[in-house]
Amino acid sequence: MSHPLTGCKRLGLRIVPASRFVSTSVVADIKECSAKPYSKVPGPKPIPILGNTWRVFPIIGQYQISDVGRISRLLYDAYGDIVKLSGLIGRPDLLFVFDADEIEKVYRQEGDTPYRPSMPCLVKYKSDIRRDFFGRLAGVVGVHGEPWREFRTKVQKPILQLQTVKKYIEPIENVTNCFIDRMVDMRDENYELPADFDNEIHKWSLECIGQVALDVRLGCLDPGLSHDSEPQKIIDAAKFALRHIGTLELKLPFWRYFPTPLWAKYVKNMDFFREICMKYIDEAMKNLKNKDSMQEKDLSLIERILITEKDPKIAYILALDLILVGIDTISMAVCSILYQLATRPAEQETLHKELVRILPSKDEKLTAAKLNQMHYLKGFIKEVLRKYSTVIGNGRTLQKDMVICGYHIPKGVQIVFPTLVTGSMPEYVSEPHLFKPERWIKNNESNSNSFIHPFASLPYGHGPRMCLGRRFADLEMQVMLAKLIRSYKLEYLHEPLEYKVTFMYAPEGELKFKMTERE
Ligand code: HEM
Repeated sequence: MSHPLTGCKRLGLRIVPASRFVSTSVVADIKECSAKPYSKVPGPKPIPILGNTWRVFPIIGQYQISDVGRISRLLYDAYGDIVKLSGLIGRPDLLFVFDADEIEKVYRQEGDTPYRPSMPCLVKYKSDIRRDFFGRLAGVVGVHGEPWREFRTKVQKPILQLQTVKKYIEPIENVTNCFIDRMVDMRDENYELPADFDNEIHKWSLECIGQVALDVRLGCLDPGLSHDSEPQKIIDAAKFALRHIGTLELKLPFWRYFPTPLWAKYVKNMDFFREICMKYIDEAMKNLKNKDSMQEKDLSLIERILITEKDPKIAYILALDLILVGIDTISMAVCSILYQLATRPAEQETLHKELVRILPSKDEKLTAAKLNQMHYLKGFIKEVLRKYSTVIGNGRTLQKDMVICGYHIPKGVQIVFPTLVTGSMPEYVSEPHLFKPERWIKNNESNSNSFIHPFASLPYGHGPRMCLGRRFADLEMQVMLAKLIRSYKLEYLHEPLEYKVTFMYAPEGELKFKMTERE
């Protein structure tokens, strides 16, 4: 059948120009018809048998997994707004899109069940290896379609509700105060923090998530925690789960065909996680049964879920997902934010002044109203996430054919939104090379000519599948900065660190910050 107005070739007739009377669906059809074929999308050419996977192989390949951030920049410089990486072993093509308008278009057409193509190894673990445990409603991470929507609908309200999040200001402030006391004790004779300070930040973030996802204080901040203690094992397991994804998915994807030693370790690691979550959620259930008052406003996040969902499995699986993706993301974001603060004394002073104004005494307790006034602090966090995007990009698997950047892109292709690159493109962000927390502050006088495309820097993604932990992530980062910078000055007196991708994008090396008490 041909299209009656366009006469489009693909639909069977010759193409005629669109007029202003033509409906938008017809205009879309015309674009579709005049679109260039998928085969013409530019990109590095695959070679026979090894495709493009060889490019991330050791020695012969030109790219390191840790260089993924740099690779996306190189792809943009070499090929432009849209780049295809095809011929990857065991996975669909990757299509990098660097045009923020087109990114917006993809997000806006994603429908009710967006498909984020991350972590096929987790998909295999949940849907195949431990299918008996997970069943149909296997959580949100690595789950798609209706089962994802059903699970997300069950848990989304309590997690994103401001009222629930506000209840956690005090517990997270308490954890953070303990952590800052530990930082003071950890300093050496030069007032510097230890070389493995990033592991200490992981302990703080696990302690925070323990409060949110498991309803317990895990004891991660106890001094003298041994390497084989439960909290340290959880941290190691969380790092392992995320940091081997790049290798499992891009470099050594052979587990798809037979169980490799790395894959066996991955499964063991995930089993450990599951057991930990079940242990603590069972305890939370027992506590809930013993509670006299059941007023909704007094319930914790987990209690809210346990009360509405009689099956504790929903709570086990939610806790697993939150811990799995929540520990390393927030820890690496905090490492990056503290490094930026320590190396930007002028901005740190501005932040300190704001904090002194809002918290006149050092031990003043935080409240939602006080956090709301911390505009510079929030701008600083957003600016770090723009310029040094901790999660370097996001993605969607197309669920229907689309025209992107003038090319016809078939259903099933994996689109990559390289936030790390788009967040610093002069087309979308004014003076992108400058570090300006003020650019995020509404009505700030220095912003008169400033602009930022709303889809250029999206640290938490967008739409119905957006980060489920974002309100807690924001709260944890805000509390950490407010408490630390109100009372201490942070410096970094060593050679500058380079940013690398482990799974997150963060400064690599020893974070030996110098920490001195302020007057
Ligand atoms: C600065 C810290 C963080 C950043 C930058 C971040 C970023 C992201 C991004 C980009 C996504 C994908 C969203 C999309 O597809 O549109 C995501 C998903 C997710 N995040 Fe976060 N995240 C952070 C912290 C956290 C924390 C602390 C938690 C848990 C407490 C968490 C839980 C999740 C979950 C469960 C998903 C999957 C949502 C779904 O697929 O339905 N995140 N995050």
